[in-house]
Amino acid sequence: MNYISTRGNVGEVGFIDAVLMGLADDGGLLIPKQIPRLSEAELTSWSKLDYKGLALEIFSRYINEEIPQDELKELIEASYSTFRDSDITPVRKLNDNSYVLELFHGPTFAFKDVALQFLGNLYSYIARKRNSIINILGATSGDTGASAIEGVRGKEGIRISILHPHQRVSKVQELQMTTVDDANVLNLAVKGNFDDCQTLIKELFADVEFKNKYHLRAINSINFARILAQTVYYFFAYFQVTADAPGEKVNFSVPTGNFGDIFAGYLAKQMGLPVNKLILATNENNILERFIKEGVYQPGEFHITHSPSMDIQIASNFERYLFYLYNEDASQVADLMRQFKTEGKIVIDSEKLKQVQADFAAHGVKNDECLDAIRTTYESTGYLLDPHTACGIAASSPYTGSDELTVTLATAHPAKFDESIQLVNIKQEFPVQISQLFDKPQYQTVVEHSKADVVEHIVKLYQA
Ligand SMILES: Cc1ncc(COP(=O)(O)O)c(C=O)c1O
Ligand SMILES: N[C@@H](CCOP(=O)(O)O)C(=O)O
Repeated sequence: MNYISTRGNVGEVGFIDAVLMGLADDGGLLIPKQIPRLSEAELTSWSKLDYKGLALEIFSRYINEEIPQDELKELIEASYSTFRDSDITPVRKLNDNSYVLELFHGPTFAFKDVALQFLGNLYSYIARKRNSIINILGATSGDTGASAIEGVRGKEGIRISILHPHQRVSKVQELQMTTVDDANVLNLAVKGNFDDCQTLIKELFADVEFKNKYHLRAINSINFARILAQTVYYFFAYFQVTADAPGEKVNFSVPTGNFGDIFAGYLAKQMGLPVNKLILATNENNILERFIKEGVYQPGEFHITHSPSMDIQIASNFERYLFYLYNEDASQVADLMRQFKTEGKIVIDSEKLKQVQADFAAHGVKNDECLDAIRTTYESTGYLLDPHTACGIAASSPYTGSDELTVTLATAHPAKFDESIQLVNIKQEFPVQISQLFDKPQYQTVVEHSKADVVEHIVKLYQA
């Protein structure tokens, strides 16, 4: 499988080069040249596989012989042996036709571990096989950073700098990142919000000379390997909930910020998984909801919400979806992205809007509605939702009364967001891996929202 850019100005590259390139060199995003399509017979045979077996089948379709099958199997084995649940991403029935897909059984209690345990091992593999230098640069609203650090810590030849918005991540997220004192880990707390952090790193990745000079590697979902690893759990969940009704269509409600997780669901659907609606659940930062309902993609006012990891305006992976919406026409995507840069918005016509609405439903969940979903779900089922999953549950509610099957992605463990849980007066017990973080010293450097300051710090790390 080769990879191309959504903007069409990068030659085809293989899987490993696509992983190393991260952001495409023309500023676009890398995507597979052709999405592999599954036959019904393949889908039926996959339904009997366990999580690792499914991951092997799916990854093989995108990696081909670049990583020999036995080595890929070892990578998968190593990546998912760190999960606390033997199903890796178990599905729980909430009530009637409503399920949650628990994605938080990895080391940092968030869905990011599913892809970043794999990507950490993959970078280590590439460093060994290709002798490549791996200097990771990432931006986080809290979960990606913690998970990426955990995915690479202790791995030889890898250095990692993570930018997070100063004092705008939850206490547990901050502790998970900043209590790591390994010499190859740098935490920069940027005075700004997540979009500021993401814009800064995207600028550095887009400067191809700088990127190549310092061997910058991406762990954010601009890296296609992230998306690939996240498609697996859509298949896994689908097979679990349709065990008695094979072939039935399933809705997925996906808490969304950067459009990465939901794009993985879109990809699974394009591969042939019988997905009905992809329900985009967001918070008061509702640019994506407005796009799906009105066809206008334009940042609005920034809000601090009870689901801080989704306090995002500019959704990185949106460009990947635009590519398919515009029938894989890279020059149209490049024009639209230019227009977004100069005019600050993208407007699609009514035909395209119809297509968007056939793929997605959307709901921007207000703060009170989010807390309400946590409270009422807890009262009626005893199940404690984290605030991001609560947005997913709130957005799924128009569907769960029907006889359609609906799966909400549970993207984090509630212990990561106790600030929000306390607002509904629920007392939770922390897993020991989280409670022990509170006794540890923290290591982070607070910096202004300034490219020069960030560059100074990361270059020091990468040259060490
Ligand atoms: C807990 C949690 N849920 C949902 C999301 C949204 O995922 P995505 O950015 O892939 O849309 C994030 C991060 O963005 C997150 O950390
Ligand atoms: N919510 C994310 C934001 C970054 O998203 P990513 O999909 O690009 O990694 C986080 O937790 O950092």
